Amino acid sequence: MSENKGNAILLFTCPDQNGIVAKISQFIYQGGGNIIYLDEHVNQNQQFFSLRVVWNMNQFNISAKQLHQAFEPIAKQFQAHWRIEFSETKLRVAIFVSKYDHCLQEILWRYHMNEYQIEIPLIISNHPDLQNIAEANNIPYHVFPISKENKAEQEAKEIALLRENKIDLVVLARYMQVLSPDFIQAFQNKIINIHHSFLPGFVGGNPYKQAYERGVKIIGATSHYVTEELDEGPIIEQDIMRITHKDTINDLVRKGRDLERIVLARALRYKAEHRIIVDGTRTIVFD
Ligand SMILES: Nc1nc2c(c(=O)[nH]1)N[C@@H](CN(C=O)c1ccc(C(=O)N[C@@H](CCC(=O)O)C(=O)O)cc1)CN2
Repeated sequence: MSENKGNAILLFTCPDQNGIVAKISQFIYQGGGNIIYLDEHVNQNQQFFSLRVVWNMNQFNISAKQLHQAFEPIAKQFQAHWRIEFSETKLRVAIFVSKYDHCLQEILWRYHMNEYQIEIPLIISNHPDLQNIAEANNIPYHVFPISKENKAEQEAKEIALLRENKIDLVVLARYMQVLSPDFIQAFQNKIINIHHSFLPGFVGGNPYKQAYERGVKIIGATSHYVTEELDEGPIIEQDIMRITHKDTINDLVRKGRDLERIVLARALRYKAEHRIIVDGTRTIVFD
């Protein structure tokens, strides 16, 4: 009996055709696996099929190490893009912050509540302000002040530190610096951000002032993958709340904090549970 424990999660995309689910289910069934979750989506425009299937590995007769090789022929048959993750493997997450602590505190609280199958080896910031929170949570805190003159040099040090710590995911928890293309390329689809507006409205560093001056009646928050284009990455999660003419900018900032915390917390859960497929400029979130 193999040492397999926990679940395997397959994320699979390919040109749509008959027999995909049957073939994959047969592979899992013949391996002795018990499917506990399966969801699929067909992108009607591009005729692209996407699938998330989860099966329990306890009785599965192919080891985690051999699984990729064993599944490869099926993936090749369907010209698929795919990856297999394991629920027992914790996602290694680095949190980037500036001076606002609300999103950081939310993640740390849920982390200590074991809401996520993650590890947080380090926190990185461009300011020393939140060092006390990191120390209170026994997490190393690294400060890299950023200016136009030193951004490339500082980011190179940050990338080296992230690689040294085998980081799988970078979470920008109100990190108020624009990351360079080199940084984005070093962590393709491995950086998520919380933007404090209902995108595509009010991109940039000061959306609440923009929202107030525009006189909107609804504000929101958006978590998205980070791309070179500011606030343009594929959206993972959004939420909104109604406001009125009585709300000052400070009221919008206060009310918006709650939205930012909950939206980023949900997006991180979707990442940690391997529920997201990036489909061009969009995402498929299997919830
Ligand atoms: N390459 C990207 N980097 C970042 C993104 C992104 O989408 N792509 N999102 C931001 C977060 N953010 C909005 O959500 C944001 C942060 C900062 C700014 C900004 O204009 N910053 C100024 C400096 C401000 C300061 O020093 O306080 C700047 O970088 O020149 C806009 C949007 C995180 N990074």
